[in-house]
Amino acid sequence: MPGAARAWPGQSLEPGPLLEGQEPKSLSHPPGKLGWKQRLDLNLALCAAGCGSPRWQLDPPCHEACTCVCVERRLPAQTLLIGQGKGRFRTWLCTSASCHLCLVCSLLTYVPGPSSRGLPRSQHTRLQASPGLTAAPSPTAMRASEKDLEKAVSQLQLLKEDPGNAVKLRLYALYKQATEGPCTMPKPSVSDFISKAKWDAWNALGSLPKETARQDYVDLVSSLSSSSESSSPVQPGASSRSPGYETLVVTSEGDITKIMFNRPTKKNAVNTQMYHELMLALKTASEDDSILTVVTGDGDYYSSGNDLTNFTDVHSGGLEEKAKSSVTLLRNFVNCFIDFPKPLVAAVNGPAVGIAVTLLGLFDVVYASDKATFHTPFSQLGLIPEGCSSYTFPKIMGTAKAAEVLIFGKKLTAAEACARGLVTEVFPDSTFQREVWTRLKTYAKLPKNAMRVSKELLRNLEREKLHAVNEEECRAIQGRWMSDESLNAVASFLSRQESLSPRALEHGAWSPALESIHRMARGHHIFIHHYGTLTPTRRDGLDRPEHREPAHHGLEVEVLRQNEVA
Ligand SMILES: CCCCCCCCCCC/C=C/C(=O)SCCNC(=O)CCNC(=O)[C@H](O)C(C)(C)COP(=O)(O)OP(=O)(O)OC[C@H]1O[C@@H](n2cnc3c(N)ncnc32)[C@H](O)[C@@H]1OP(=O)(O)O
Repeated sequence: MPGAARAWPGQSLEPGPLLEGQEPKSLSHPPGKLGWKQRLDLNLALCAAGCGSPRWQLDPPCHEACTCVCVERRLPAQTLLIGQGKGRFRTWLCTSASCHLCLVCSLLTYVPGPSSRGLPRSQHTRLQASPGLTAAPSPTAMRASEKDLEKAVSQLQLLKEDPGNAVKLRLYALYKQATEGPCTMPKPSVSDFISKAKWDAWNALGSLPKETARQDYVDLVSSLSSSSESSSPVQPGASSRSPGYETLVVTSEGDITKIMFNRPTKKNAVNTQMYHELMLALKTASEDDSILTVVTGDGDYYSSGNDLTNFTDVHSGGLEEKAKSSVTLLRNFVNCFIDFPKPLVAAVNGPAVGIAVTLLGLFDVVYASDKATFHTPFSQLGLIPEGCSSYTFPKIMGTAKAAEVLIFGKKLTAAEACARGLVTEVFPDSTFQREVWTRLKTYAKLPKNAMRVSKELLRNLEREKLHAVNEEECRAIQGRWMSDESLNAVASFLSRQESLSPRALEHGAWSPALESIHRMARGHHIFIHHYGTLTPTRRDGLDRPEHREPAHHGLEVEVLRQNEVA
C-alpha cells in the first residue's frame, strides 16, 4: 500500500506486560547536575526497581524533556547498541513529544501513524515520496546514477516494515558518503550518543568512492523494498536469499541465518566491500527473527583472510590516510562480532587464513571439516594478530600454544585446532555439511530467549575486555600496515605470479601487479630483485630491473623508504 500512513512494527509504544505485583511506572531522568554516567547508573537502578529485572536498563538522557522508557518492556526491536568500550550501552527511541533526537526521523522519512509521538514533524518531511514509483530492484551490475539515488530515497518512504536501526544507520552513512564524500565532520562527544552513532557509521566508510556508496545505497533500498514486498512468511524448510549482497550469500532457512562468503575464485578473501557487507549482514541478523547465525564459505576455502589487494587501494590521502580509515573499518568490523547478541556458529568448510581464523575466537561454536586448516601468517606479512586473538587465543589454548600460532604462524590442522580448543568438533569432509546442518537445525529449535540470555551472560564476562583488546590491536596494526616489512610482504604476494620477464619490463612493459605496488608504495622506492641483484633503473618512481636473464620469470619486489636508498 504505497503511501498509506502506517507505524513501523516495533514502534508501538505500548508497554509490555508488567511482572506480577508491579505498578506501571513512568520514569523520567533524575534532576540535578549529574554526569551522564551517573545518570545512567541511577536510571539503571530505577529501572531495576520498576521492572523487577536488574538486566533491564533505562535510556540515558537524550533530551531534558524526555520521558524515556524501559526498553525491554516496550521496544526491544528498536534498541541500538552505541558507543564503544566502557561507554557502551543501549539506547532506543524516546517517547517524549518534545524529543528532537530520535534516530529514526533523522535518518528516514517517517509517515506518522498512531504511535508516532515523539517524532518531530520538521524532520518527517525531509524525504518526499514520488507517486507512481515502483519498488523495482535495481540490478547490481548497473551503475546507479544520481537520479537512481533520489528514487531510492523516495522508495524508502514506501517501506512497509521498519528496517531496524542498524540498517537505517547504514543507509544514513551511505547517503552521506554518496552525496558529500568521506566524513570530515569533527567527532561528536561520546555523550552525544546519537550523533556519535551516526558519525561512526559514516566515518566507517572511510574513503569509499561516492559512486560505490550511491550504488550500495540503491541496492540496499532495493533489497529492503523487495523483502518488504514479499509478504508471505518463509515456509518451514524453504530457504530465502537476501538480495543486495555481492560478496556474500545471505539466506534464511527456518530459524537460521546463513552468511556465506561468496568469492570462491579468490578463496573468499575479504575485500573492503565484504567487510561492509558482513557488518550489515550481522547487524541485520542481530535484529531479525532468526535464532542462530552461521558463517561459512563457498567453494574449497572458508576464507583466505584479508584481501591483500586492499592494501593497494590507496587514494590521494596516501598510505597513512588509508591505514587510518582501515583501522576504523577493522575496529567496527570486529565490534560487530564482539557484540553479536545471538549464538554465532562458524562452519569452517575448508582452509582459513588470517582474520578468518582470529575471529573464530569470538564465535560461540566452531565446526570444521577435516579438510580445514588454520593459518595466521602475521609475522610473515609484517603484521600482528587482530580480531581480539591476542586475548582469546591464549585464553583458549594457553599462552605457549597461542604464541606458536600467532607469532610463528604455525598452521594447524582441524584436529590440532580442535585439540587446542579453537574448534568445537571436526567432521569428515564428505559428511560435513549434512552433519553440521542437521545438528544446527536441532539447536535452532531450543528456546530462543534462553539461548540469547545465556550468550549475553557469557559475553558480558568479557565484553569490556574484548573492546579494549580490539582498540589496542587496532592501534598497533596501523603502524604495521605502514611498515616496510608489511609493504614488502604484500608486494611480494602481488608479484608472485608475475609473468613478465625482466626483458619485457626493461622494454617498458607494465603489469597490473606492478601498477598496484606502485600505487601502494607511493613515496617509496621500489626495487625489483632479479637473481638477488638490486638493479634500480628509475622511471616515475618505479625502479626497473636491468636485463640479466631473459628466460627468468617471476619477480621479487622490495620496497624501501626514501632514506634507505643509498
Ligand atoms: C592499508 C590496509 C587496508 C586493509 C583494509 C582492511 C582492514 C582489515 C585487515 C585486517 C588484518 C588481516 C589480516 C589477515 O587476514 S592476514 C592474511 C592475509 N591472507 C593471506 O596472506 C593469504 C594470501 N593467499 C595465499 O597465500 C594463497 O592465495 C592461498 C594459500 C590462500 C591459496 O593458494 P592457492 O595456490 O591454492 O590459490 P591461489 O593463490 O592461486 O589463489 C586463487 C586466487 O585467489 C587470490 N587470493 C587468494 N587469497 C587472497 C588474498 N588473501 N588476497 C587477495 N587475493 C587472494 C589469488 O591471488 C588468486 O587470484 P588470481 O586467480 O586472480 O591470481
